[in-house]
Amino acid sequence: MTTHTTTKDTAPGTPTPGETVLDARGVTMRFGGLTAVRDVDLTVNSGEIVGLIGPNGAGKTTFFNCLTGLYIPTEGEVRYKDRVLPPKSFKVTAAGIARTFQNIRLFSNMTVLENVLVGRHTRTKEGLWSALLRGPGFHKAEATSRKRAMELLEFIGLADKAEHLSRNLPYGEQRKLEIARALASEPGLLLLDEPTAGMNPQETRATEELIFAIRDMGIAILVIEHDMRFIMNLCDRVAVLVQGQKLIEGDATTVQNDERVIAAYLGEPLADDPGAEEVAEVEAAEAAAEAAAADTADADTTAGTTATTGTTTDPTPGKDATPGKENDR
Ligand SMILES: Nc1ncnc2c1ncn2[C@@H]1O[C@H](COP(=O)(O)OP(=O)(O)OP(=O)(O)O)[C@@H](O)[C@H]1O
Repeated sequence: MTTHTTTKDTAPGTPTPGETVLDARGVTMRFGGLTAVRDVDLTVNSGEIVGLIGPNGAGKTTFFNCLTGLYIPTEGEVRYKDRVLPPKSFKVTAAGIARTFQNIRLFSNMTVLENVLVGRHTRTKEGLWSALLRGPGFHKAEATSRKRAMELLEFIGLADKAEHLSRNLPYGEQRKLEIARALASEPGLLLLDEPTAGMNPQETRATEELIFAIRDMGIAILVIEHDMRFIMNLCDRVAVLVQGQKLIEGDATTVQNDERVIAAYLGEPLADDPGAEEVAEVEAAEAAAEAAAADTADADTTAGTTATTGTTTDPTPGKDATPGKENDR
């Protein structure tokens, strides 16, 4: 594999970060009564790797689907390099956005090379008649496509398996092949939906290197991932979705230290969550009840102890008496 870059620093020759490649504004997606994505703004600039994280069901994949034309957002606008994207996935791919999916979607009975060639169809100008008649134009285009596809397989380290059926590849290599197929459409922006799902640590590390190398080719990247270590090491910027809304966006340190993000991952309600007031009331009532019970217990203990008070042990077997220990997670 020709992927040597392992840092966040951009390689020489990479476009200067700054040019906005993706500009999503006010994207909202409703499914009947459920608002899966609510008024989300997000930009990705050239030379950047941006992460999109959030708990299960936060709306990450739905947002991706809005960016790639699989869903037509209920509200909002998505621009790629200043052009409003048409709401059709093949047109979005032709415009310059490629993606991979959470679940592998390869053509399992096709070879590795054929899978990459499928990804090139948006870049070949040869039409149906040319393909059927197999004229000189077709042969030339086919040769160019095969050459490019082999270069991509070389890049991801699968050139020696070009003629293997894709279903016979190990899981980690199938994921790489998906990325090669996405790259075959020559995108300016690559969207990766959980690229390391199900991978072992070595495969995850190799994927990290591969993504840095893709960034160094001049392709901006937006990546969804649950593996926090991977995402924090990889990304220049991270946006956090919670209940369909963007909670915060910033560099890895800012996001990791934000208490709202920690709370969201631990399943605690947001401050402006509609049910927050009710939950706060219940918690206050529980705390008051616990305090009252503790007072009663203290009174009982005081009544029943001698001059050695203060060394009494908790009568519950195995219970740790260290204050606050019970609430540690
Ligand atoms: N086509 C659909 N029709 C109805 N509801 C949907 C549809 N797609 C997604 N949803 C709902 O939208 C919400 C967001 O789902 P989504 O898959 O986007 O979340 P996610 O952040 O990608 O989750 P995960 O990390 O588990 O993949 C969920 O409540 C989901 O059930």
